[in-house]
Amino acid sequence: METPVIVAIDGPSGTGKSSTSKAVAAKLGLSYLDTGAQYRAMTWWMLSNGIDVDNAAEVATAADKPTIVSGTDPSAPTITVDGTDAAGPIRTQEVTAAVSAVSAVPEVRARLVELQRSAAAAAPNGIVVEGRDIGTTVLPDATVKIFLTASAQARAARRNGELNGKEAADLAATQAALVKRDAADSGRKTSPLAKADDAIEVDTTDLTLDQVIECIVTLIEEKRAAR
Ligand SMILES: Nc1ncnc2c1ncn2[C@@H]1O[C@H](COP(=O)(O)OP(=O)(O)O)[C@@H](O)[C@H]1O
Ligand SMILES: Nc1ccn([C@H]2C[C@H](O)[C@@H](COP(=O)(O)OP(=O)(O)O)O2)c(=O)n1
Repeated sequence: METPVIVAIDGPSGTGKSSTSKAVAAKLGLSYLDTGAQYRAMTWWMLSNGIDVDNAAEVATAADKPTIVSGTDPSAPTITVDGTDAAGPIRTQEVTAAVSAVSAVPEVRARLVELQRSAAAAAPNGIVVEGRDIGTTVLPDATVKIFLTASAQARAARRNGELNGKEAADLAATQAALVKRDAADSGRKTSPLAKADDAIEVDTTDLTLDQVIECIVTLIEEKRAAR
């Protein structure tokens, strides 16, 4: 049997990590894990249980309480917290605004990194794992490491495009919020958002989603053929 292929995809918000990772995993018959969804799930639990998310000691003490389970089928990824479907509630503005503070707490990261490594080890054919520190910390021996980038303008426009006119699309405000979260995620002490030395950087600003998918599939196939 072929050795499972482990693909690490990191990068800031709106660079296309989730859409690309899901499509690449589906094309190649691999599992898929959205680690950002796990940090969001932890944050949602903290907010729902009255934890002060700006109090790192309080967050650290609570970090082992919620049971977070991710389903890794790329065509239907799921996330539950204590058995409740959390896919909707983890995407609210409230969670987005609090997630960087919660994910900076080392006890939170230790707990979730353990879940992420178990998911990778359990994937029968291999897995695509997306996040901020997958290539640097979670899976440093990944077969292929990709670091996605895109201009702040392109990323903000993509995020506003998701709102379908439901909320007033203030591009400048969206961009400011993205840049602020990038700075928090890149500036924290414990495994910050960073490109691994051996990651391949792909700037998606002027590429379509299909072009990015094609590029990453080719990179994976080249690595597979070479080993
Ligand atoms: N190369 C691309 N060109 C245009 N839009 C894209 C591209 N990649 C992703 N998108 C869109 O941008 C939005 C954010 O993508 P997503 O995969 O959620 O990014 P991330 O996981 O990095 O935050 C989605 O609406 C997605 O469809
Ligand atoms: N491996 C990871 C993944 C996400 N995080 C944190 C930092 C991010 O701002 C949040 C949310 O991640 P998510 O990928 O859902 O964010 P976006 O889809 O880009 O909005 O989680 C992290 O610290 N480490």
